[in-house]
Amino acid sequence: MSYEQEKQVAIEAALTAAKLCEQVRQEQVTEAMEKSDKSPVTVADLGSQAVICRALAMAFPDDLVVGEEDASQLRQPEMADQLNRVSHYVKSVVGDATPDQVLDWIDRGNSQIGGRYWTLDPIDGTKGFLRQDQYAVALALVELGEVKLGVLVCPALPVSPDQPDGEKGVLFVAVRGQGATMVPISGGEPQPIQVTKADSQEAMRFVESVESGHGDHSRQDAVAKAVGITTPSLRMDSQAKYGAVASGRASLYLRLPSPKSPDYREKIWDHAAGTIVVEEAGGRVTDMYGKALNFSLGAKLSDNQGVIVSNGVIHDTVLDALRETASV
Ligand SMILES: Nc1ncnc2c1ncn2[C@@H]1O[C@H](COP(=O)(O)OS(=O)(=O)O)[C@@H](OP(=O)(O)O)[C@H]1O
Ligand SMILES: [Mg+2]
Ligand SMILES: [Mg+2]
Ligand SMILES: [Mg+2]
Repeated sequence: MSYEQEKQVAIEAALTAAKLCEQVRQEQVTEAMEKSDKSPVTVADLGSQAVICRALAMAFPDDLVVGEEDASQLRQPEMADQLNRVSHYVKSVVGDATPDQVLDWIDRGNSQIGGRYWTLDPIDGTKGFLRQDQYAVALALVELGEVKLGVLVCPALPVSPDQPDGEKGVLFVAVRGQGATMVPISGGEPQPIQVTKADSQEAMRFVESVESGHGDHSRQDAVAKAVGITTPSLRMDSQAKYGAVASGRASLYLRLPSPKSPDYREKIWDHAAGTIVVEEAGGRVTDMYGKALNFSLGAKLSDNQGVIVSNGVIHDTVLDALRETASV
């Protein structure tokens, strides 16, 4: 299957959602609500999920969508102001939309997984978004447990790694068997991307999360050293880290369970789109024990712990180092 229609719909929806996110960021950056797990959610997360679920519902009305957010908090009467704000931003990018429609679109993203399903992180890296740092809109299509299509919009990622203060905004797209591409959000011809070769300068760089609670930075440092990486890590929020490995800006992304939450299981929407972008760019993605990520069990990667993303060449060396590096 070529997935051409799925690809076009997903790209258009994710770019529209990213436009909404950037509008919110420019106008009211510090506003965040708290979810029941104490993590932040903003009107942009909710608006982005509404916009993407709306587009998927129009193009693929029977498809399941497993998204991060839900509208239960927003349905409370005391949240009317927030709902109006979300609706305002949704309207600004898709035209007419009532608050009730917005609520329903958001909740279209609350399916259970199935044989064919989409998984959506409307803003991956919400903390990064709030910090004016990296974030991504991440959308993937999964069939029979295999990720078939991934779209990652990274509005704050420099188009050229050599010009960190230059133009920002990169779109990564991958379709199974068709390779991965990158293009500036502003437009242009998508360019095929490839992971680094083992002997390049970038091969000596690794990426990891910003938040200390989302990884084990001291063990990650030790593993990186053990595989010969001496340069300090590049800390980056969101699945932009997958984009960095896929486009050769780094050769390794380490995400080991944080000592603060050793039993944490990763969510499918935090990894599906990034995984296919890296694999189609020639890289490899496994958990910390070398097992493939299993996207067929539910919203959580309940069979996996930690995530290791590499250019492929160094992957087995990293897994060996992990076996030999005790938690410190
Ligand atoms: N304990 C723990 N361990 C690992 N991961 C966790 C944990 N808690 C939360 N999350 C998820 O981390 C997502 C953001 O990850 P990042 O790598 O972007 O983190 S960071 O902001 O760079 O630190 C974040 O995604 P968003 O909520 O979409 O931002 C969470 O789903
Ligand atoms: Mg979140
Ligand atoms: Mg996320
Ligand atoms: Mg999110």
